[in-house]
Amino acid sequence: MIEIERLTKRYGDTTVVDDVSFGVEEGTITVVVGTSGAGKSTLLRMINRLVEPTSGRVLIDGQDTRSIPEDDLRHRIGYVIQGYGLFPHRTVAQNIATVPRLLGWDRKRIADRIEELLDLYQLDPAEFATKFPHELSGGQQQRVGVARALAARPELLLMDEPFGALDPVIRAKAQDDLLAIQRRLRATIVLVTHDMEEAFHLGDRIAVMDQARLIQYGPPAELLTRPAEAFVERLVGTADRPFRLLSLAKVEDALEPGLAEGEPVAASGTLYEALSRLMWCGRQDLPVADGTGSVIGRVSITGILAYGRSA
Ligand SMILES: Nc1ncnc2c1ncn2[C@@H]1O[C@H](COP(=O)(O)OP(=O)(O)OP(=O)(O)O)[C@@H](O)[C@H]1O
Repeated sequence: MIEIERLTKRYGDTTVVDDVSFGVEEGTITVVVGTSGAGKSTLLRMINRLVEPTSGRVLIDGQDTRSIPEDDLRHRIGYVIQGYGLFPHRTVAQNIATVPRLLGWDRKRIADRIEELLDLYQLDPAEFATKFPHELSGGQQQRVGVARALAARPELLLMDEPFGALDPVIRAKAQDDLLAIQRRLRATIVLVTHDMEEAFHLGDRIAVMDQARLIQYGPPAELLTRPAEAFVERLVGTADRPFRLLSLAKVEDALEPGLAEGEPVAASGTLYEALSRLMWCGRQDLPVADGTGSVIGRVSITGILAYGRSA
């Protein structure tokens, strides 16, 4: 569990992060989203102390990061930035081995870990381990950057616009790969983006920042159904891709067993219509009826969002 408590950063008279608090559960992804200059990167860098907070604190499993020596902190918290920051004169394997080496892992353990991570990312170790960064595509460099950050099983992975430099198709694939790997390794991630679609796709929870303040923190469904401010509503409104996806999918695609109260929705209707109905009537779930009018299960807001994410 990572606890961010009243973190504040001031440069002179300007407050760039203002009294921000939230908690990150182990094994989840929290996405920090907001407009340019909102203070997202500064917040992230205060978590690993690349930026020293003016006030407030960060606890990792109850331990104040100020009491952890800086080197240890860098090993316990992985960090991925947009340019991937790979060492150009080191091979893929050497790049991934960076932190395990510093930690004094033996050769076999390092070699096994490199192989495991390259396998996870579907980069054939025989082909890729000895390549240099300039021999890789942007998408491959990005994956190696994440593999390197994950190498020593950090307690937390910080990612600052990790997919910012990728074109849309590769970006979508990189997001899916990250989700799959995160679920598999149960990694805890805090990721910064200005892309609301990315936030909805990846976030178990979303932290919305505007002008140095955290204005909402909650699961994606909550941002949709209970936006804290007009700003969140506008921001959510820009994420039309999930809605387009939902208007292509049928209610029966997200059918769940069990009963629900209210007027049934048709199994053949779209998930977009079902979501609108759910939001309109303020329910978490509704019954689903087939063509003959018999109730065959239920559909829920969380089920629809889960479908939207996996689509
Ligand atoms: N070292 C610094 N000295 C003075 N001001 C700074 C410093 N670092 C950041 N700032 C200011 O703090 C504000 C927040 O910057 P930050 O990079 O955290 O925002 P951001 O939300 O990540 O923006 P972007 O999405 O554009 O990267 C900006 O106005 C920036 O100019």
